[in-house]
Amino acid sequence: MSGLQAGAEQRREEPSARASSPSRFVLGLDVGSTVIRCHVYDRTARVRGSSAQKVENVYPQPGWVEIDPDALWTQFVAVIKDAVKAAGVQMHQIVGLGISTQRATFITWNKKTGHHFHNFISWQDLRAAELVKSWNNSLVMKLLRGSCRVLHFFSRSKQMLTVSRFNFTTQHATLRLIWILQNLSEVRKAVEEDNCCFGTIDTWLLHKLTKGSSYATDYSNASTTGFFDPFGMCWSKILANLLSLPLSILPPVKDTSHNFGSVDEEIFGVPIPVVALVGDQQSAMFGECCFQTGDVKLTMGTGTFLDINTGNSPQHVNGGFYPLIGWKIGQEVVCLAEGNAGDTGTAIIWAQKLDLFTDAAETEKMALSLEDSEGVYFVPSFNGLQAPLNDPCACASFMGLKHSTSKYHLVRAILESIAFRNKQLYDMMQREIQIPVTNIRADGGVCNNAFVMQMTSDLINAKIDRPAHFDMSCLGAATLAGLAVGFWADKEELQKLRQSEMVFKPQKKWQEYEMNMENWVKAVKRSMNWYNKT
Ligand SMILES: Nc1ncnc2c1ncn2[C@@H]1O[C@H](COP(=O)(O)OP(=O)(O)O)[C@@H](O)[C@H]1O
Ligand SMILES: O=P(O)(O)OC[C@H](O)CO
Repeated sequence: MSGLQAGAEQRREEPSARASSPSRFVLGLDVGSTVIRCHVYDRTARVRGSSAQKVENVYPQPGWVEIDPDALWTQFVAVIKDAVKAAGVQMHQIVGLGISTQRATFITWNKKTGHHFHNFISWQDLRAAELVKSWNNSLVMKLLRGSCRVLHFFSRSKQMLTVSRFNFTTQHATLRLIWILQNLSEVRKAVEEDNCCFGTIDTWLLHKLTKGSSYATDYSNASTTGFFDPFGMCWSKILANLLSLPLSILPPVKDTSHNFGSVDEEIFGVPIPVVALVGDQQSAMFGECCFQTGDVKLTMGTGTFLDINTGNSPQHVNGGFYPLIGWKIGQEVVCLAEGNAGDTGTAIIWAQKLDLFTDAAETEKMALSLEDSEGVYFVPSFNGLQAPLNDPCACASFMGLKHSTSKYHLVRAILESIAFRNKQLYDMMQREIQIPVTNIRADGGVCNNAFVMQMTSDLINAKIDRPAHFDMSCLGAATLAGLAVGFWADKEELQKLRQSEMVFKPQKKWQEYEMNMENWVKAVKRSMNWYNKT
């Protein structure tokens, strides 16, 4: 979906493909940070019609990232109608809707009126950076960590070990919500009066789709908020007590593939069942058929997300990779460990806005037209640096600029930085998660870029499979929805439908990049702590 400029894009598949189609379809939605898209899938998991619109983030102050909920709702409804139209089918032929969403982006609304109190506060928003720092260094956190260390010593409980190493981040919804409570008296009052609903995008869309009759989230979304205890599979009482937040403002948590309620008939003319809510990374994992322990997926979209299937129990936190629920379907619970980098596509879009190129697809050729970046390094940190460095105060920067530096060097340095971050995350995963890696599958807009894919494969010295269809979050949501309504029988059937487009194999030894990577790490370190006020 690169180069999506204006409001919308619609795609229609070849008529020959439709001729033999069965007459029922499922919809897979992906509400990303950059793009909101909908695909109409048939029983062979082929896309019959699509629609996409660019998400307009709002930046009220440096470091703040919001989304206007009314604008998002209008776009959400529009992409569904446009995709169904593009597929040349009728709404009554849609048997289920699966919605994958960017995670930990939240909103609060008035329980009685349904009106929101503020815009969505994005997972990329840094307004809670100071709160994060002070909470992480607070005496109460030190005491909590210390007592859990002792409890872990005696009990060997993974949960205690995790709490003993717990740190807040700005990506968690927790301290961004505390910021809202400290700064918006209306929300504080509503919480006191038990009149406040908290919701991530999935919950709020469900609320809108069902005109307020359903209020829920799923395990995958809940586990990414920072409020959830993946060991107890419930909202964390420890955190609620610590932050003095009533658990009553959080929605009930349901299975990922499950009947969440039907869309109010007024919206699409028919009551389509909402049968999957899922976090976008977990959805991509499901769409990639990473069903086995050790399966890994690398999503390069707005940010980079590296996830490994850790089986049916959560991993304890080791500092970088955090435990998540992948999905819960009936008795089956699949857990993941995830590491991420906040700026991937954001760096591409920024460079595009500067007119370094007109279409993201050009960047691959630009990078390949040079031998190297001539000692120019880019630090992708518009939203701070995540693990292993964990510095919300780091700045984005170019280092090593020379008179001879051209826009080609800048673009190559940006792409190289994405591959270097992938290597950093992969190494951290191998250090922290003691599970042998089986398959590695890539997706997300930036995986269109063969330069980044090849360099990543070289750096991690492993094969990376790129699927024929990259919009894995949509596919995952659609297949989870399809399982709930019997459109597909089981995961074995889904595995047979998966199509690989290309496998990138290591072509160079990673040592050939060693010096460059060391210089890049040096540039990263020099960009750290830049915005520190103290
Ligand atoms: N060929 C390409 N090379 C580099 N980046 C690309 C390419 N094609 C798309 N992108 C980037 O992919 C990003 C969008 O990825 P996507 O997975 O759709 O995002 P999200 O799901 O986070 O909204 C955009 O930043 C876009 O510039
Ligand atoms: O918007 P994306 O697709 O990069 O995903 C964002 C993540 O879900 C944030 O946790």
